[in-house]
Amino acid sequence: MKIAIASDHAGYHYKTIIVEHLEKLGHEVVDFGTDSAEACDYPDFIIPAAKAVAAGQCERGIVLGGSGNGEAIAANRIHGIRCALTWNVETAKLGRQHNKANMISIGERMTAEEDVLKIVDAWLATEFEGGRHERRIEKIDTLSQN
Ligand SMILES: O=C[C@H](O)[C@H](O)[C@H](O)COP(=O)(O)O
Repeated sequence: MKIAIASDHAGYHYKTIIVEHLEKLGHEVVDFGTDSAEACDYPDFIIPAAKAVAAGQCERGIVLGGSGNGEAIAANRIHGIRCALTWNVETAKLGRQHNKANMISIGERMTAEEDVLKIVDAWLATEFEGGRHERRIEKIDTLSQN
């Protein structure tokens, strides 16, 4: 799978761990930065990654920051993105089962290092359930028109 990834300085360490893991699994990772732990502004990296997913250049995307909140907010501004804020395996699975999340956001300051790859793996392995959730996904797009 072709996967976009991006973080700010606060998510940089977990980004390196996830990139190594995904590449070992055979995924193609497109890294939108940041490239160091030097302080930066998360929209500069998260928005291009979300645009790549929305445009179909990448199938899925992962964004990281301190809390993951700003990164999820930024990604979800891009039409077609459903970015779930995930902090454990259950929220990662539900993000796929109920929300068809094509991106996840992880807060490095909120998530134990031993959990981060479990979250990513659970999200990648879980399918959308469809059914009643399909209607709700469609309403997100139709009802959110300004
Ligand atoms: O929601 C935003 C993210 O959590 C950022 O990673 C966080 O705000 C960065 O904070 P600071 O500039 O204090 O490291």
